[in-house]
Amino acid sequence: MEADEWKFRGEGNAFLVLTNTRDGMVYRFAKTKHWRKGLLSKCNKNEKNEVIHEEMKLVVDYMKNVMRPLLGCAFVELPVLKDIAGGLPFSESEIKGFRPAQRKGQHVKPCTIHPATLSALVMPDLCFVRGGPAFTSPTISVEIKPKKAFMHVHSTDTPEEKSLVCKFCMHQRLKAKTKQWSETSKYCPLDLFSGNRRRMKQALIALAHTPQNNLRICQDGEEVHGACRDGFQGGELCCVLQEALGVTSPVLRHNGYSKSDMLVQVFLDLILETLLYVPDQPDVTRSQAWSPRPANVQSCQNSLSQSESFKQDEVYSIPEGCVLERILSIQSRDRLDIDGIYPIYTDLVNQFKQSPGSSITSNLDGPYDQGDWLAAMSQDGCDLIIEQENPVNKVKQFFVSKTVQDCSIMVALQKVPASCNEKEVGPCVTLDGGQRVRFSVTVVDLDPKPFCKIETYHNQDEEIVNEYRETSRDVQ
Ligand SMILES: O=P(O)(O)O[C@@H]1[C@@H](OP(=O)(O)O)[C@H](OP(=O)(O)O)[C@H](O)[C@H](OP(=O)(O)O)[C@H]1OP(=O)(O)O
Ligand SMILES: Nc1ncnc2c1ncn2[C@@H]1O[C@H](COP(=O)(O)OP(=O)(O)OP(=O)(O)O)[C@@H](O)[C@H]1O
Repeated sequence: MEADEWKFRGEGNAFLVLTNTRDGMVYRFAKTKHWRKGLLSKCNKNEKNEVIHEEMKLVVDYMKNVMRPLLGCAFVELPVLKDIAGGLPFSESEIKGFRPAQRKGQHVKPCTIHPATLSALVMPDLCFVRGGPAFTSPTISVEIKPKKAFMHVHSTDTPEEKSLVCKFCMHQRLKAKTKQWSETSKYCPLDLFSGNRRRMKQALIALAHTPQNNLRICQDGEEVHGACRDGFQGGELCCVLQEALGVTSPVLRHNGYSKSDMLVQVFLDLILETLLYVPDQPDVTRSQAWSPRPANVQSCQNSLSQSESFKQDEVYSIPEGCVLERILSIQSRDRLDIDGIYPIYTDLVNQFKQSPGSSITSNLDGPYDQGDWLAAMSQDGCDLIIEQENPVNKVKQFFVSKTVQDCSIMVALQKVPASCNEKEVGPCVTLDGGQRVRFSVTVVDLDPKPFCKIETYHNQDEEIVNEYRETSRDVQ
């Protein structure tokens, strides 16, 4: 493959993502220092490529055998593991200008990507609508990293604050202290998952105002709003939206609102429709496993929606089968939180020390193709059974939940020519002026988490709660 065929698409903590303009596919390359909790930086040069290949195989297996059955095949694109011959087609200095600002501050060695990193997870470029015919009009993509969308019920083992303020909002205080972001997020995940359209819209507006790494909007794959760009109401984004959505002026002249305000409203409603969309194709792989969701719609004390006149006792729910409902019900499979999981983890570590064979048979770091991970998810959720359940299964439920607490939703939107036949284009939303917009919704970043990370979670949780308490004391 030629160097000029590659474009920077994105970067996370563990992966650098490039798109290949020739095959239209996206390639996820592991960042040697950050993937799998530094495991790769511990192996020697010769081993590294082999280890990356084996670890990527595990990611594919986990997505195929655990994540896709749980989330449903309509929302999951399986990657293909490929080896790229001839090494990487770029140097770190060539991509420097594209890297997100928050990553540039990370101390990465000059060789973020080791030259021997030839394996890549290859999947369609989800900044574009999946499937269907190709159209020439621009595509807008919206990437949302929704984070943990529920609070655990208070128990004697957990700090009380954790049942009043959600993890994301609490974590903001620690992020402010460590100067991770210049501005505190106004977003609260519990609003986005509330099922109340007004709260959901408020969550989207909050994301738009303080996107951090939770919102990224691109036009044809180029970022137009996100951590690196400002100005949600600004001219640039409005021009992009108007062109991409083909919204006509009459639709935008309502109730004295400005054109750009109306355009933003149309856009937010459109995103909501896609997040609430329930695929009608029969979902053959979706697990019939136990699928709990918090019984009541929860609110976080920190959310802006607390100051609004929402009726707290009103019950809203997100439609069963939409992407938000799938994510929330899988996240809710962890009933114990890190407070309940940590003692189980330390017991298991001791047990594994005494009998190393049991560590291997537990499959906690894979393999993921034996059916045991999915079986662990189908345990009944009642408290008595949770008590009696096998500790390894409890940890598996915790990890599955953790993966989905860290995933992102990629929505791609593209207007459809009037002449186009409905069946051909796939899911569509029709705007007030009659313009049809087709879309696809996909969940990405569904990687397994390593067993040893429980130690990090435990320490991080303590830090989050301590910082929250300290800053709350300052306010009183
Ligand atoms: O622990 P959290 O909630 O801060 O989540 C981490 C993310 O932080 P953020 O979303 O910014 O708060 C973090 O994202 P950033 O690097 O901050 O963009 C990673 O996604 C990390 O996962 P991994 O170590 O790459 O597997 C995430 O770690 P996991 O907790 O998902 O293992
Ligand atoms: N299939 C895809 N199509 C388009 N863009 C993608 C795709 N996969 C990833 N990206 C982009 O690349 C970015 C980084 O990818 P990814 O989430 O895989 O990295 P990561 O290191 O796992 O992230 P994290 O820090 O959240 O763990 C994403 O935020 C997204 O913008």
